[in-house]
This record gives sequence, structure tokens and C-alpha cells, in this order.
Amino acid sequence: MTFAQAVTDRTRRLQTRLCVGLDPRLSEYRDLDALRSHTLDVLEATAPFAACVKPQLAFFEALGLPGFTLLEEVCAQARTLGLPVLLDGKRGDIGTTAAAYAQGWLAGAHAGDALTVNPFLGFATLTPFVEAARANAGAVFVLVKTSNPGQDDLQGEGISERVAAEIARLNAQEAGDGYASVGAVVGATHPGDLARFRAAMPRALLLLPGLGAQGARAADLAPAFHSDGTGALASASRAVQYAAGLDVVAGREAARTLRDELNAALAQA
Ligand SMILES: O=C(O)c1cc(=O)[nH]c(=O)n1[C@@H]1O[C@H](COP(=O)(O)O)[C@@H](O)[C@H]1O
Repeated sequence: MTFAQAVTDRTRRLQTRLCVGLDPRLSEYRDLDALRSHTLDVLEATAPFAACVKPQLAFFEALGLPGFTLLEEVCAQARTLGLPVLLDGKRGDIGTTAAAYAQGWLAGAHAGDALTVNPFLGFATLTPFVEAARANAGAVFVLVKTSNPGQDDLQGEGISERVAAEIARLNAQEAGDGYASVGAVVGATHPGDLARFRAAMPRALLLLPGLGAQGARAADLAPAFHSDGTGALASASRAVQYAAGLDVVAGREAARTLRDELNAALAQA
């Protein structure tokens, strides 16, 4: 089963469109052991409400070697829980370097099932990532319009639309008419743009980060979905992992609430 099929299957079976982000910040914990056990506990507690999990590589890399060990544990536990893993690395580089990133994060020992990638070095630099995703039944999520307020500096004036058109072109190369291996990142903080990007990339899963801590609301996200209620993953990290300090039960309830709010938004659409 491909990444896109696996998350869509969870969306249908478990009625969830939530992507749980794991951004474990060392400053929140007394030590590395506490970070490790809390991160794994949050993953386990929120899994029933999640379509996938999205570890942010920066926080694992910041821990050095123990961070890589923990990332491996997170990926292994997610697999045990049946949760597809979307690594948030926003990688992008020229030819051979891009190929090394693709090998590392989509095929190697620490690989996830999917990876976020940065297209701003040129569309040709996406090729190794897309090939690795296709070869491993994985996916890439290409930055189209990021959630941050300053994205317009370099993503405005038609640039996001050009990236979206490239994603649609890449997905059209794949057989069938279901979700293909190239997804798109569109900030949940831009609800007015969601319908347009949904239409521009019919076979792309959309990753919508920014729920909660960045101010985006589940109620505004229905236009990102196809009429059958599939096609997008709304993502929250701090709002789940640190919902009430380090209270894992509160994190689980935050995930449940976000799942329910997303479902309610679709029911009303
Ligand atoms: O690719 C991402 O996930 C991403 C893209 C984007 O446009 N904005 C964005 O915030 N993210 C990531 O999503 C997470 C957001 O965290 P919270 O704001 O705590 O939910 C961080 O790991 C960000 O790096």
C-alpha cells in the first residue's frame, strides 16, 4: 500500500483527517529521557485519532545521535500502531545532494514513508525525491504556500501557482486516477486559497499545517477536501504535544477534539 493509500484508508476507516506533529523541544523537559518517554507516549495516546504522524526532523537533529535513535524508535512505534510516517524535513538541494537526502529520508535506515521537500532550487531538483517516493511506495510533500506570515516575500506573485502546476504535472505521469505520490503543503492559515489549490492539484494529498498554535481553525478547512471527504491532512504539533504542559491525557483529548472539529467542518460543508 502506498503512503497516500494508507492515510486515505485511515481517513475512511477511522474518520480522521488529522496529522499529529511531533516537535519535541528539549527546553520543555528536565532531560532527554523525559523528552523520549513523553514523545513516545504522545504518539501512542494520539494514534487512534491520527491519519498519520509527522515528526519534525529539526527537533530530532538538534539532539544529535540520541535524536536519531529516538527518531528510529518513533518510526518503529508508528509502524506498530499502523500509522504512516511523514517526516518534515523540507529538504531540497541540487542533483547528487538531493539524491542523498532522498536516499536517507525515503529509503535509508531512518526513512519515513513520506518527506516534505522544498522546490525553490528548481523543479529538476525534485526528481530524486519523486523517484525515491515512487520506488518506495512513499510520498513527497512539496512546499506550495507555507503557513508563515512572511511566505509571500518569495512565494507570492504566482510562484505558488507554478509549484502547484508542477505537482499536478508530476502526478499526471502516474498510472490511475487516485492520489499520487506528490503531495502539496498549503498552510491551514490560508483558508481562502484552499479551494483553488485543491482544484489545481486533484491527485495531490494536501498537508495543511498551522492548526492551533499558528491560529488556523479546523472549521475553515473543508475546501481542501474532495467531496468524498478525503484528500487533505490538517496538522497540529504544539497544540497536541503541549496541549496542557506535558499532560499526555490532555494531548490525547486535544487530538480527539481536532479530529472531531475537522469532521464537523466537513459535515457542514
Ligand atoms: O511542512 C510542514 O509541516 C510545515 C509547513 C508550513 O508551511 N508550516 C509549518 O508550520 N510546518 C511545520 O509544521 C509544524 C507546525 O507546528 P505547530 O505550529 O506547533 O502546529 C512545524 O514542525 C513546522 O515546521
